[in-house]
Amino acid sequence: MSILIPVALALLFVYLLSFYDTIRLMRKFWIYGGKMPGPPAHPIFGNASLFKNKTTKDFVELFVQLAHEARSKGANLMRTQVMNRIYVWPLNGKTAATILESSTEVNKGDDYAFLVPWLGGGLLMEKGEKWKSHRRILTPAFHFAKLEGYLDVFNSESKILIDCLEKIAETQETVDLFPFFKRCTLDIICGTAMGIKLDAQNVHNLGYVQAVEGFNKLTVEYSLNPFLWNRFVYWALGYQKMHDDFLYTLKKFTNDAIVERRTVIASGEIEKETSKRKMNFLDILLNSEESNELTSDEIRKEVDTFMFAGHDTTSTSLSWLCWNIAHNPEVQENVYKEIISIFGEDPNQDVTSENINRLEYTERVLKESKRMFPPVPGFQRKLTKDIVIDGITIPSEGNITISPTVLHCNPFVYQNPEKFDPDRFLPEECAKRHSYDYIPFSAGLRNCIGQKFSILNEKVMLIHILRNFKLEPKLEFYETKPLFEVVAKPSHGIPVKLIKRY
Ligand code: HEM
Repeated sequence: MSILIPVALALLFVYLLSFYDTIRLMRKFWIYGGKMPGPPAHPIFGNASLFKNKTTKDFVELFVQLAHEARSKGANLMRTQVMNRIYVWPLNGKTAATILESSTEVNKGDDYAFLVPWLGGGLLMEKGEKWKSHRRILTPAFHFAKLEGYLDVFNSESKILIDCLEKIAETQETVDLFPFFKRCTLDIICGTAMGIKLDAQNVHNLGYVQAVEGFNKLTVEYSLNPFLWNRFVYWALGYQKMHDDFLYTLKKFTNDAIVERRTVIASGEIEKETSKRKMNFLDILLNSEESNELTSDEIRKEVDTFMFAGHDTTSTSLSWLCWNIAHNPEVQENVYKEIISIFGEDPNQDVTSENINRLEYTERVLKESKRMFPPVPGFQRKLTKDIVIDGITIPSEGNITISPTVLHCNPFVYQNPEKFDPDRFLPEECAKRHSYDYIPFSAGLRNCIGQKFSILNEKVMLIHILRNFKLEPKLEFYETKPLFEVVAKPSHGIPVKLIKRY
């Protein structure tokens, strides 16, 4: 009994000590935050009450409303606070550019900490000189000539998608396109990143797929629940165990793929092409390792980064695109006409890269869809030193939240921002805006390395879909909403009726 008291006191002391930094930052951000435009904050909980009884489904509306209020008072930025974190939101492209063009403020924000055990050391998370050198090594893997080598995978997986959708079209039932797109892009990223046939489109209960899904869910739960930010609480509630189990599955999958690929290469079965033209990312990276540029562990982290950054984003983008054109039948018909005028009507014909750039109207439709529903609704930088914008000091250790969702609905830039209008992307219209008023792929030094890959992937899937089906929406436009999570998935999916064209 007597030993229990000192042990309990020691545990209490360790627990209280774990809050020291929290209190220091709360104090600091309370002082700075009070001088910034933004909703009134509580000294301890900050703006936590704004989020009470809300889910990520309500956040887009909330942040857009807060931004409108701040802009109407002439502000170019606003702040929100929760406990020991402050988030400063640029409200227009010009203010966003001050951060995105900085060559020193390139560190990722607090909310990324959760991803460190999985992706830490990969391109998305890395900083400083190491990030620069990895970006240099990886950039060639995304050159347009290399992307052509991935078209085979884009086409073959899109055809599997069509087979899956056809079975449902025959029943005339409503189908939620989102999970179908998600499994297809997962198979595509596995094929192109690692040269592996995952086959998630046909086998739905794969351990790896469940771990990807489980880890993504944990990421969101963690960022929304400040109590979980305390490591002790996180462990005590059993989250750490789930976290570790998912991580084990994720890392093992990639490590096994690397070992397998090495064995195949060593056996000489795959001829090493010096041009690297038809290689997958992993082959390109293994090649770099030979020149001692990347270690095995670094390769694992980069491949995992592509897996994480590359599939949910593209499937979400395509989902919203289909939702937009399903609700705008005349746009859908124009896109279809442009597609068949360039690629022909045969639904079994592979898409080639030759004429893909001639899809001018479709290109504008893709852009407008990413304006209205940016697949990545927000991303962050954490400041290393104080910066001053518009005479307002934003303190070091604070987060800058750059939100395409908030920037893309700025009524001072886009008239009637809730209207779907592809002509906003006619060259003369684009010339009227600051280039950072439209940043679905971020901008500046740390922009998305995969954007050309993703756009090509999305176009190939769209061409296959529209050559086979007409899409008819089965919910009102605003009945499915973008979630303000890592990726802006649709709250109620993308329910449509597929009408076969043949
Ligand atoms: C519609 C699809 C996509 C969207 C909207 C998108 C958006 C973004 C955004 C906003 C960032 C900046 C994140 C930040 O600053 O924290 C980013 C970074 C990144 N993206 Fe994408 N992305 C897409 C597809 C892809 C694909 C297909 C890949 C890989 C195959 C990819 C790989 C990456 C990587 C590695 C980074 C980190 C780049 C760096 O920091 O140097 N993304 N993406």
